Amino acid sequence: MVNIIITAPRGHMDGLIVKAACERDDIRIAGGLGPAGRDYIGKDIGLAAGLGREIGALVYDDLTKIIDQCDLVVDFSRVELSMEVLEICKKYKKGFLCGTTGFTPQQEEELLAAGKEIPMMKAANTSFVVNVMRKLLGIAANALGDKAKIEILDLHSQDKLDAPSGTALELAEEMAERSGKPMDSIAFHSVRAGDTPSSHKVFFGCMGEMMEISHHAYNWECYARGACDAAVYMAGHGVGLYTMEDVIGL
Ligand SMILES: NC(=O)C1=CN([C@@H]2O[C@H](COP(=O)(O)OP(=O)(O)OC[C@H]3O[C@@H](n4cnc5c(N)ncnc54)[C@H](OP(=O)(O)O)[C@@H]3O)[C@@H](O)[C@H]2O)C=CC1
Ligand SMILES: O=C(O)C1=N[C@H](C(=O)O)C[C@H](O)C1
Repeated sequence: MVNIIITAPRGHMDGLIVKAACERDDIRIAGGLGPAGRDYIGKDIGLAAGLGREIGALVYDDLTKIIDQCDLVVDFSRVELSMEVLEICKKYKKGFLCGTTGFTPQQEEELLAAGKEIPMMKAANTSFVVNVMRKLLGIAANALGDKAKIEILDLHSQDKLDAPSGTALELAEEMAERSGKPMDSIAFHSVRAGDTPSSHKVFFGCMGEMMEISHHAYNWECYARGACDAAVYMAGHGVGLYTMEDVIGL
């Protein structure tokens, strides 16, 4: 049994992670963390997450009050909160699964470096299918090399704070690495409109032909399922930096 704390349970993602975790028998939610002042602090996390029932775990505004009760913290929230959670996880030697996006390069480095101290995963996309797509893109970029100009289009809801998406950046990193071309050879385009859950389209523009590889999420449940799989995987491993590829076994 893996004991987790989930941050920001009122958010889209963490609310779904609460729901997905409750449907499994290998995860126990020890509690939640929310920003100070919210009306759901001190309430049951099932109610805060919109489950419509209590699950016997409360939401706190101070992670240090409950961190001892967990194996790891699952956080899909905001950059500011994620960086605070990182410090507490390092101090208390607890695992940290961070799905938040929009970090600066320096914050990214700090998150990845934590893998030397705690079980750590920073994954911009926890969907199984997107991680298969990433693998396919690496193969395509490696094979096409200089023959293709690569451009990425990401479409998200108008509420999304960051652009390009964290996923677009991770897909580009994989393709740059596998093709040997620099990151800045890849162009990014972002649309933020309506309530579209998330789409990523990667174009390989060649002379006289074009290849396109796309993923569309129709809701956010694919990310929540992947986050639960990742939490269980991490709890079974020690200090280290893990990726969704490790979880999926690609
Ligand atoms: N890795 C992955 O697979 C995925 C990652 N994401 C990423 O997860 C993150 C969250 O996305 P999503 O759930 O849609 O976002 P939401 O806006 O729905 O939720 C964000 C939550 O963060 C809380 N929060 C914590 N700290 C702060 C703060 N300092 N200021 C404001 N709000 C704060 C909010 O609390 P309150 O409700 O009380 O205001 C809110 O519940 C994003 O970075 C997104 O890109 C999203 C989908 C998949
Ligand atoms: O809806 C979002 O916000 C999402 N954020 C992640 C990202 O930035 O890539 C993952 C997915 O695209 C959904």
